[in-house]
Amino acid sequence: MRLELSEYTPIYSGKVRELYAVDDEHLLLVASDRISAYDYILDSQIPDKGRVLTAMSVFFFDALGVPNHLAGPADDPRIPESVLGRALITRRLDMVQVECVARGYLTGSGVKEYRTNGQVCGVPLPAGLVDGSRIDPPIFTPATKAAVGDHDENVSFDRVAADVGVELASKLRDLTLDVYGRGADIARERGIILADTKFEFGLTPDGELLLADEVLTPDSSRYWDAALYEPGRAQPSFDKQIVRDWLTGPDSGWSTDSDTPPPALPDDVVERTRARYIEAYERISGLKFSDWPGGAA
Ligand SMILES: C[C@H](c1ccccc1)n1cc(-c2ncnc(N)c2C#N)cn1
Repeated sequence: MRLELSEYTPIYSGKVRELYAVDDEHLLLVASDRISAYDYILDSQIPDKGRVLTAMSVFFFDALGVPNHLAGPADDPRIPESVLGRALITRRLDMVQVECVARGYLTGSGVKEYRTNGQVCGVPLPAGLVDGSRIDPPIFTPATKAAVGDHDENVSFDRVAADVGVELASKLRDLTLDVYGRGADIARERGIILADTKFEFGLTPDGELLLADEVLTPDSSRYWDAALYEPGRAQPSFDKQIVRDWLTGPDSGWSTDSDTPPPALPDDVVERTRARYIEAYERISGLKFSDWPGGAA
């Protein structure tokens, strides 16, 4: 008999995810159906978004074979029925306070920094790059964890080494670039560009470094459709562009200049966005989302 979610102690609530204590050594990591856009958490939820992103993390944990924090299967008996398919049992780790970012393409905060000094996080890049240019080989561009509501601050490798020691900083960099590179190769072979990603790592009591949190999902990475890729402009988001276009289009009555929160999304925008998440998962994994736990009975 599965416990109710209310029987677990909540320990962290993020923008779109929650963390609960299962016991002294295990956590329950829950992904919601909430979606963010333009730094707002939208009132409208995307049905099955939490299940799809959980399925993506599990696919990549399995496919990439990196020591990680998973402590049970997607249908682990400790997972409450109400969150089955969008929650995972994990080992409780001592989290490394570094946002481990890998960039295979120049965009976002990276392109802003590049335009000021030709570098990103202290890594010099070739001249003449534009928004969306490929960075090959990918670079490690760490950030410090921001307070709730703030954006992370890009920092140099040397700053990470000063904070956590050069040995651990080197392991974080090498693992980040290895896992991103192999994950991005898998996605690219299936027509999806993972432009960049953010990993979190944690340490076990005996000092083993494990990959934690979510892995290579559209919430922790930029997903682009390779068929639409065109350097020199902001690339459309594979998963969020439908929402972004509606919110900034003529029908929403809203704009990014508005000082009010975005309005609710029309049903067709919600449904098309749900379909995009499922499409990304099925194309990358080669698996059927209908086989993933927690679907409508
Ligand atoms: C940022 C992220 C988060 C996830 C879900 C909801 C809100 C935040 N988070 C993950 C841990 C964490 N702590 C100890 N052991 C772990 N295995 C993990 C993981 N993953 C702490 N924070």
